[in-house]
Amino acid sequence: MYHLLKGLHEHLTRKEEFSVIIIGLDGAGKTTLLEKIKTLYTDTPGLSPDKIGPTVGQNTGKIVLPSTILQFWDLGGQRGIRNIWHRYYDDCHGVVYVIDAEDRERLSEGWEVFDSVLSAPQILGVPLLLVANKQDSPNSLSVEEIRHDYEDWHQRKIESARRNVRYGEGEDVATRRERIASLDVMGISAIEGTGVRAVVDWLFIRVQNSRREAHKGVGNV
Ligand SMILES: Nc1nc2c(ncn2[C@@H]2O[C@H](COP(=O)(O)OP(=O)(O)OP(=O)(O)O)[C@@H](O)[C@H]2O)c(=O)[nH]1
Ligand SMILES: [Mg+2]
Repeated sequence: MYHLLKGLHEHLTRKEEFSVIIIGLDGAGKTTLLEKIKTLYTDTPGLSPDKIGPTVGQNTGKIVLPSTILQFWDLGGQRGIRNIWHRYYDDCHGVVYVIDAEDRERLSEGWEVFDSVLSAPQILGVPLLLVANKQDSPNSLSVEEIRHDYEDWHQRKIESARRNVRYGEGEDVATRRERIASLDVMGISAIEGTGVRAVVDWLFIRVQNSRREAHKGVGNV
């Protein structure tokens, strides 16, 4: 009887675990975001910004929410490290792409990399959030400006591809447009913590919904 009740209790209190990767260019603020999430959601405060250096490899963090555990993987964004990102794609349930909204000079590099992330087949159906970081800075682009900047960049890319080499070969450009139109963008300040809870709430809801969709899909086969 004890074992039966114990098993029932374990079943009822079991928490499902989801993996979320945090990617983006070096210096975008990914580790600062992860450490802020740790501070807000765990008993052990994350590192303060002055203790954070460039990430060579990965940092991890786990937070426990009602019925759910989110396991974060913060991956280094330097050019030479970006080619390991794809190894995490197969097993992730959510993607946070961080853009430095203050660094206008690197926006197109950020979009170039973002575009290659969007075209990775392994994460096509995975919830993906674009985060415009450093909103505390007066020079930062707003969420709307960031969205427009990406749309403009994408439009220019399509046009120049039409003139030169083919772009999106084998891929439906309309599908990509749709994905961009429905893209969620949130503004945060990883340093100050503004908007960080909204990001975690978004992930909490979206990873669970997407798991349900996947189950539905299996049932329909
Ligand atoms: N003003 C401001 N600066 C920030 C914010 N978030 C991060 N930074 C600064 O941006 C710089 C880079 O932050 P990191 O968190 O190390 O960036 P990263 O994306 O992890 O970089 P890599 O590990 O090299 O990929 C640091 O100087 C941070 O203090 C923010 O919200 N506002
Ligand atoms: Mg880092």
